[in-house]
Amino acid sequence: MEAGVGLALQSRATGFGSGRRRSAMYGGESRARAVSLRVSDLVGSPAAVRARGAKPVVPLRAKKSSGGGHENLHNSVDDALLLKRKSEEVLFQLNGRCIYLVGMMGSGKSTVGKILAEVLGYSFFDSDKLVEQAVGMPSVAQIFKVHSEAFFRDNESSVLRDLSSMRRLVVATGGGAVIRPVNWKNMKKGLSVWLDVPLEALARRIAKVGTASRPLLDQPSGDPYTMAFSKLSMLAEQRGDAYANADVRVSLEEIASKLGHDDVSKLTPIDIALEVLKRGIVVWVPHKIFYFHSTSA
Ligand SMILES: Nc1ncnc2c1ncn2[C@@H]1O[C@H](COP(=O)(O)OP(=O)(O)O)[C@@H](O)[C@H]1O
Ligand SMILES: O=C(O)C1=C[C@@H](OP(=O)(O)O)[C@@H](O)[C@H](O)C1
Repeated sequence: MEAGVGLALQSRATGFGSGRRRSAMYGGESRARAVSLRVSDLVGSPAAVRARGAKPVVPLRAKKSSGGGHENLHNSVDDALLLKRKSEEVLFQLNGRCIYLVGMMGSGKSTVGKILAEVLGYSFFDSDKLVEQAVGMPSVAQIFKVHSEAFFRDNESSVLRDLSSMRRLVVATGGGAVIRPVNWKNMKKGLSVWLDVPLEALARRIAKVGTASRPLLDQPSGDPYTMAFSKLSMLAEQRGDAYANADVRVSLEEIASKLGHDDVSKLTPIDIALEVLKRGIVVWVPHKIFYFHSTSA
C-alpha cells in the first residue's frame, strides 16, 4: 500500500509532521516506500516560498552591471515592468493552472521559479525539498545514500502527483523527473517549461556551488568543472528527448543571441523568467485552451 493521504487542503499551517509521523513514514518502515504530502506539511516550511508579499528574490537596479555571476547582474526597471505586464497576460491564460519547470541540474529551475512565482502571485515549491520533507531526511544526497535513487524517484513521483491536484503553483522539479512518463501525465495538467541550458554553462554553475546537494554529480576527486561536465553529458545523453516533452522550450542560447550577448552567462534570471512568460503566452496557451475546451465539451 502506498503511504500518505495525498494533498488535502487545510487552512491551518501545522508545519512539517511530528516526530511520530516522521518515524511512521521513514524510520519505522521495514521497506522503503513512497510517501505523500499534505499541504499542512508544506505551508510555512522552508520549501514553500509564499510569493505574495515576499521580498524580491532578484534585486532590480536601474542599469545592468558588467559583473560575472548572475548575482552581479541587475535588470532595469523597464524589465521589471515588462515582467509584470507579461505575467498579467499569462495569469489570465493560465487560469490558476500550475507551472512546472524542467531541465538539467543547475539549469536555474529554482532561481527562475521563485521569480515567476513572485510576479504571478503563485506559491513556489521545489520538489526536491518536498521529497526531503516527506521522507524526513535533510538532503537528497542522504536519501540516495541511505535508500536508493529508485526510492527517491518513487517519492518524487508521489510529490508531483500530489502537487498536480493543486492550483497556482510554480514547481521547480528535480532534473530527473522527466524520465518517468507518469510524471509527465501529472505535469501536463499545467504548463511545463524546459530551461534548456548549454552543458558548459551548467558545469560552470555546478563547479561554482559544489556537488554536495547533487548526488548524481558527486565525485570524490578531479577538477570540478571537468567532472561535472562529463557527468552532465552522460545524463543528457541518457535522457535523450525527455525534456522536449515540455510545452515550452526556453533556450538560453536563443535568448542570448536575441539580446546580442555572446555568452549565456550574461543572462540574468529575470531575462530568463521574462522569456518563460513570453513563450508561455505564445506557444502553450492557444493549444491548451483548445484542449481544455474540446475535452470538456
Ligand atoms: N541565469 C543564471 N546565471 C548564472 N547563474 C545562475 C543562473 N540561474 C541560476 N544560477 C545559479 O546556478 C545554480 C543552480 O541554480 P538552481 O536555480 O538551483 O538550478 P536548479 O534548480 O535547476 O537545479 C545556483 O547557484 C544559481 O545561483
Ligand atoms: O537530474 C537528476 O536526476 C537530479 C536532479 C536534482 O535536482 P536539481 O535539478 O534541482 O538539481 C535532484 O532531484 C537529484 O539530485 C537528481
